[in-house]
Amino acid sequence: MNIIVVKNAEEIAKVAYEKIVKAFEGKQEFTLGLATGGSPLGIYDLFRQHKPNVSHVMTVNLDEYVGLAEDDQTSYHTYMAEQLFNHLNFKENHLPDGNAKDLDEACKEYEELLKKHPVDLQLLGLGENGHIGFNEPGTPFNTPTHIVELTESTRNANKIYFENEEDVPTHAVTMGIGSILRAKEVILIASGIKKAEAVKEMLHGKEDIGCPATALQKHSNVTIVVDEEAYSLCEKK
Ligand SMILES: N[C@@H]1[C@@H](O)[C@H](O)[C@@H](COP(=O)(O)O)O[C@@H]1O
Repeated sequence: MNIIVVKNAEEIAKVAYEKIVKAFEGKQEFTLGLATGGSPLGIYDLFRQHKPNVSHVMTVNLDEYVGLAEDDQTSYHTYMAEQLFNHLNFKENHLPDGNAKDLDEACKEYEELLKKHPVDLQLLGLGENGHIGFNEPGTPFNTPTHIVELTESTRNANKIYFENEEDVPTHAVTMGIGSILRAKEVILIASGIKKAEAVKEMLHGKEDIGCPATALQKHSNVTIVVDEEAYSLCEKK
């Protein structure tokens, strides 16, 4: 794994943004895997500022909550529209359908889409418990897109985005770890002391389903961009 340690979240965004744009610039077509949460906000801000040409770029998002209407203020559909899709002319934008009548069928369809359009570069955040997408600890590394029950830790970390704690959905649809590992290139970003344990485990822990991010250890093209706080437990390894 290629590890880049920078000063703070702003620097992470700059480094990651430049790597992403460089990857799709000049290509005929490109499939870009996107993430939500707090971590990518700086990257999406740079997209809005610089407005790179993305007319050949199709995007696929990692995950979506189950049971929220697409236009719900707290859905990832709304997050992505507000942060990115309303501001740039991508070729196509796709997110998992967390509101489908038949969720299993929707997962299968999303996995088919990913197979038809292999992800060239996947952007990932990192959960405090080491989750990637919404793949919680214990998820086998070969899983396709599937429905997950969110852990207390994840619901707790995400409650800041909801008015009431009870409003945080209990389930989500997520690309599986197997889906994520098929991406040709992965960039994972993590900032702040809250991520330090997970970063240490991801980089130095044994490859184990107890920490989903350790699945990345066997991927051949991964760049981890972290700030000093998130990396702080690694130096004392
Ligand atoms: N489902 C999302 C992930 O896609 C995200 O990468 C991660 C980290 O979130 P944040 O960047 O807000 O710390 O947890 C959330 O639960």
